[in-house]
Amino acid sequence: MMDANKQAALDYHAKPIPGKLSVELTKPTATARDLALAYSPGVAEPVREIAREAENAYRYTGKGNLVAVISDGTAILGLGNLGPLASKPVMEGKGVLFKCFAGINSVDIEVDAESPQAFIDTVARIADTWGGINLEDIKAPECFEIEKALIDRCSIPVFHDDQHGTAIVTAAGMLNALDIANKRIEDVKIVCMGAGAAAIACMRLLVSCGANKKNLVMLDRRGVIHADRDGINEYKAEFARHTNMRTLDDAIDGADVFIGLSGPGLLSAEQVKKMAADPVIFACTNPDPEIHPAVAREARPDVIMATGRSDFPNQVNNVLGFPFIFRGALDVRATRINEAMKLAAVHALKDLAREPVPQEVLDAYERTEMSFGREYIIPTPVDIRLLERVSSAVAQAAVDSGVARKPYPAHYPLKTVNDVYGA
Ligand SMILES: NC(=O)C1=CN([C@@H]2O[C@H](COP(=O)(O)OP(=O)(O)OC[C@H]3O[C@@H](n4cnc5c(N)ncnc54)[C@H](OP(=O)(O)O)[C@@H]3O)[C@@H](O)[C@H]2O)C=CC1
Ligand SMILES: CC(=O)C(=O)O
Ligand SMILES: [Mg+2]
Repeated sequence: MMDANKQAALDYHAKPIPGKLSVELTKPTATARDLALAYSPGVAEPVREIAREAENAYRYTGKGNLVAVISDGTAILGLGNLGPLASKPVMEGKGVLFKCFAGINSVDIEVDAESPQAFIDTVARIADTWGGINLEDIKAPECFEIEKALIDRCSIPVFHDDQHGTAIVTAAGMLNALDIANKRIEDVKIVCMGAGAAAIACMRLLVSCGANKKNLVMLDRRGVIHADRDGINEYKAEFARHTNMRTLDDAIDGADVFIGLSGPGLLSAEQVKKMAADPVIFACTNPDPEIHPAVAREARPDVIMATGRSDFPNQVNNVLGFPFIFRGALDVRATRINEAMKLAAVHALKDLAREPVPQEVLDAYERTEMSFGREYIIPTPVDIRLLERVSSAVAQAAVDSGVARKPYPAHYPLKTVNDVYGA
């Protein structure tokens, strides 16, 4: 980031008060009577009701619209393992996005855990009082064990955003990008740089959407993950190929698609030049992508390019997923976020990109024109229609797949975040 922008980012976080989130009151507190209702003696009544029947927590507390954003700080964006405290700005940031895009209250919790089991036990012990748990920036392979254990132990949705949020948005953007390139997902050669939380989940979902594993090459810090390599974990082994390719140079030759979920600056202009016609490059590492869009475009004017950032066209970022996926899941009181709900979100996102773009979005991006095509393969996060389309699709899929504990909401479709509590 340029120095002026660095300072602007620091000032944004520091001023006028530190941080990005605050707590608001939903009930009057001005009088002695208000306090007698809010606290002692009044608060004892909902306590008794919840002790009698746990479901009453949804009626008398904020549980039903409350998501915990929980991290151990082991994979903060693409910055690496910088610890729980340093992850706090990102976790507060996720809370901002939950609130402004989906009207969901969220609190960030950063856990200093000595082991995955300690993290699991900590989260499992607090899970019951939340509507859902969004796990964030936990590195692979530990994240897989952690998420699975917590899904098994918790009765509320537990969702590792870097895995599934990223995969959902990547799949939606990829289906559209390939359509524009006039290619079929079943046929394309895919190179995935990175073999961690986001990469493994993205490749799994692309395979569910039709990609052929035999056309897919995954790389980590040691190069291509191939069948003769020793010491690869079970998650990487899922994508090990029988191949002579060993490096990104080998793999990128003739590739249709590059997906970067790894580290900054790992893809060169020379490598982009070796890709097939109309190459699709999703350089999704944050904050600095695998290749700068201008460099990729100069190397290949026919590129369809996306990054994880807000300041370039085609932001392939889980912000397009997690707020609306949790909205839909919370509103039908889903016990989990299953594959049907994830696929419903993919298609809702993909389809919305093909509709005309509202004036508010053009204004927010200071553009006079945006329409489905190379520079617009996926909706932008400020598009209010995401709330309606993605949340509705997810809620419906939860009901249809039998994980909803409430019917499809009578107050859907949602038009604004002011509507989330219904009439
Ligand atoms: N745009 C978006 O919405 C999202 C983007 N991301 C980005 O994806 C990246 C990975 O995040 P996440 O999966 O959570 O992290 P993980 O720690 O789980 O995985 C990181 C992966 O990147 C690989 N990697 C790192 N540096 C290099 C390198 N120099 N060469 C090759 N491979 C490398 C690691 O290899 P190894 O296994 O050998 O250590 C590992 O497989 C981050 O940059 C993050 O910002 C993540 C989520 C969402
Ligand atoms: C966007 C995001 O979650 C990440 O880069 O980790
Ligand atoms: Mg993340």
